[in-house]
Amino acid sequence: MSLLPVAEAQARLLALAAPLPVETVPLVDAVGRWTAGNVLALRDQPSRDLSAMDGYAIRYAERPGPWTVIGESAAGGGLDRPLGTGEAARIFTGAPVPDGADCVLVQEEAERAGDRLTMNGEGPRRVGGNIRPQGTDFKSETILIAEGRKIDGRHVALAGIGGHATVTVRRRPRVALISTGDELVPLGQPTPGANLPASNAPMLAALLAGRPAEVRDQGIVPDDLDRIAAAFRTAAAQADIIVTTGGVSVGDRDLVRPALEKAGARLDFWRVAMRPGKPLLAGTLDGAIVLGLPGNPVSSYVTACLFLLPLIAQLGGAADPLPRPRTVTLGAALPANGQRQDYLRARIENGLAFAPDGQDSAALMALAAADGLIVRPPHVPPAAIGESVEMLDLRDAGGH
Ligand SMILES: Nc1nc2c(c(=O)[nH]1)N[C@H]1C(S)=C(S)[C@@H](COP(=O)(O)OP(=O)(O)OC[C@H]3O[C@@H](n4cnc5c(N)ncnc54)[C@H](O)[C@@H]3O)O[C@H]1N2
Ligand code: MOO
Repeated sequence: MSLLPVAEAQARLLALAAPLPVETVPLVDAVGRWTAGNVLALRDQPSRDLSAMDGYAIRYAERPGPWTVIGESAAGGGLDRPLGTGEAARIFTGAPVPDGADCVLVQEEAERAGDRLTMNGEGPRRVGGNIRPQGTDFKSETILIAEGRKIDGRHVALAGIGGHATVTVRRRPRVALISTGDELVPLGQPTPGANLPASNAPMLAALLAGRPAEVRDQGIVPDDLDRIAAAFRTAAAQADIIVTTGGVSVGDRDLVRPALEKAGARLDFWRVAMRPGKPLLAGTLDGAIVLGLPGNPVSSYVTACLFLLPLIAQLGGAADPLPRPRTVTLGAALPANGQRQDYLRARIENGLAFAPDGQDSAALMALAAADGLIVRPPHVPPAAIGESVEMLDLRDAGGH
C-alpha cells in the first residue's frame, strides 16, 4: 500500500462515521456538542418594546415637557393604562414601554419635583430613542443555532432567551483506548531496563477531557497476536471508536494490523503521507471504527488531533469536523519538504512562528512547549523568514 494523502485519509475516516443517535439534554450539558437540528426561536426577543435605560417614558413631540408622572413600569411589570397627553411614566431598564409613549428620557436628563417632570439636557435623539423594539434581536421561528454548530456559552444564552431549556444533540461516542507494547508499564511504576511509562492512553484521555466522548482505558496489552485480537473484540462490544497506540509499523512485533484481521475487522487504510504519524491505520470492526495510532507519543498526539478529534466531531454531527488552520508569519526559515505532509511543533514569539529543533516524533518537550503545528504540504520549496504558512492551533484542535 502506498502512502495516502492526509486529506484523503481524513475523508475516508469520516466517511466511515455516520452521526450517532440523538438525545435531548439540558442546554448546559450540551456545551461542546453539536446541534442535531436547527434550533428555532420559540418567542420574539424582546417580546415587546422595552426601555434600554432607567428614566421616563414620554412622547417625543412633547419635549421638553412639563409632564405629569402617572405611574411606573418596571422590568416584568407594566403600566395599567396608556399615557395620555402631557403624561409620563417612571420606567426602568428592561421594562415594557407603556402605550402612548414613543421614547425614553434618561433620568440624568430629567428634573422631577413630585409628579412634575421636565427635560434637563438634550433628551432622546429621536422617536424610539432608548427603546429596544419588539423582535429586534430575533423573531419567533428565527434559526438561532444552525444544525451542526458547536454549542458554547453564547448559544446557551441565545437558545435560553429563545425559550429553550433543552437542546437535541448526538449521543457521545464511547471511546476505548488500548495501549500495545511489551515495554510499557502503567504510569508511576518502576521502569527496569528499557521499560517505559505508558503515557499515550492518559495523554489521549486528557485530550478528550471536556470533549463529548466517554473514554474507557482498557489498559496495556503485550505484543501478542491473540491478546491484541481479544482486546479488540472486548472493545468492539462496547465502544463506537477503538483507539490503539503502538504496533502499527512494519516491525515483527507490530501486530495491530494482523490482530485486527484476526478479530474480523475490515482495514480501510494504512500509512498516511504525514510526519509524524505515517503508520496510521483505520478500519471497522462490527459497528466500531478502529483507529490505530503510532506508538511514538508525538505521532500519537498529532494523529489524534488530525483524525480522532474530527472523528468524534463527525459522530457528534458537526457541520465542520476538521480542524481549521490559521495563517502565521515565519520568524525563521524552513527547508524544502519531502513527500510527507509535515506537522512541525511551533511556538509563537512576538507574533512570529518558530519551529525549533527537536522535531523527533518521540520528543515530548517540543510538543509540550508548542503553540501549534506548522503544516508543510508535500514537496513545498524552502520558506523564508516573513513568509506566511498555515498553522493548526494546539489549543483548539478539531470540531468547530
Ligand atoms: N523500518 C521501519 N521502521 C519504522 C517505520 C517504517 O516505516 N519502517 N516507521 C517509523 C514511524 S514513522 C513510526 S511513527 C514508528 C511507529 O511505530 P509503531 O506504531 O509500531 O510504534 P511502536 O514501535 O510500538 O512504538 C514506537 C515508540 O513509541 C513508544 N511507545 C509505544 N507505545 C507507547 C505508549 N503507550 N506510551 C508511550 N510510549 C509508547 C515505544 O516504546 C517506541 O519507542 O515506527 C517507525 N519505525
Ligand atoms: O511517522 Mo513517525 O510518526 O514519523 O515518527
